Amino acid sequence: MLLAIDCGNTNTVFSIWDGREFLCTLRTSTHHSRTADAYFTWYATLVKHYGIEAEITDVVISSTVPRVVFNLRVFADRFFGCRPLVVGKPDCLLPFPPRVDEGTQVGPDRLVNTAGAFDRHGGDLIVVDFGTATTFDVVAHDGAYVGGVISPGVNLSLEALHLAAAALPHVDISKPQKVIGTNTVECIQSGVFWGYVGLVREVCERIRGEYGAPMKIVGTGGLAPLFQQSAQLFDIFEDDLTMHGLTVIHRYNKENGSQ
Ligand SMILES: Nc1ncnc2c1ncn2[C@@H]1O[C@H](COP(=O)(O)OP(=O)(O)OP(=O)(O)O)[C@@H](O)[C@H]1O
Ligand SMILES: CC(C)(CO)[C@@H](O)C(=O)NCCC(=O)O
Ligand SMILES: [K+]
Repeated sequence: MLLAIDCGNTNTVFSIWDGREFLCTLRTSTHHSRTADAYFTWYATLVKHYGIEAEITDVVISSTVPRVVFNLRVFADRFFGCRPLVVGKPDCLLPFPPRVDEGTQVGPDRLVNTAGAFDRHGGDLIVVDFGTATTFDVVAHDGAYVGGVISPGVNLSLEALHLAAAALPHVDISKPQKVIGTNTVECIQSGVFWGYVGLVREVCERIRGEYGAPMKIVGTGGLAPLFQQSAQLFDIFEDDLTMHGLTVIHRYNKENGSQ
């Protein structure tokens, strides 16, 4: 079985793929100081709790934080006796290499989202991922990542207001009932919620204009449902796009000889 690991700047997610479905999804915060033994203690406890019997034979990793990869490699080697496939490393083949400026390192999560979205929906897509950053990935007709947009994430914007302005509290995102807030919390929620609705609409409209062919918008990430239920920003919503993309890239490498 395959253990797929998606390491973002905020959270790290492990999912076990049995070839047909994900058996479980485990989430922890991302810390480069977490050791291989600490990962295993956490992982083994949860797998036991859910009653899952999984013989892990393969590990695939996407990490936007380079420093955590070392301990995850040790984890894979020590506990599953395998050498993980790490997206973005030269020995990890991609179904469609990105077409970007020379020397540009595309975030592995964006390459993985591209592969997952193309596998499910074909090309000519905008993938919007609401993570630490809100990213827009343009997936060309042939499935290649050909560029995109990076904006500060929703929670990052809320946190930035709190950190920079003495009188502004930390606020959790939610859909405000109205636009004109009558207290500080409502004012912040309105600014960030409706601001992001506008940001996503404007960016997608401009990408479509520049791209010059019809495109579908795929939304993913923890906050995508909140925006989708109240603003219909996407044509398609996917709750496991990054995990699916990891299985696609893993399968591609198995079939094409790198693993
Ligand atoms: N209604 C909500 N309000 C606040 N946070 C939410 C809500 N729904 C989901 N979340 C948060 O979304 C996060 C999951 O998002 P996701 O995994 O896409 O990105 P992330 O983990 O924040 O970022 P990254 O992948 O860059 O580390 C979780 O931390 C979860 O707490
Ligand atoms: C933009 C983030 C932080 C989103 O997770 C990640 O994809 C990343 O670190 N990217 C590197 C730069 C790029 O993708 O162009
Ligand atoms: K993510």
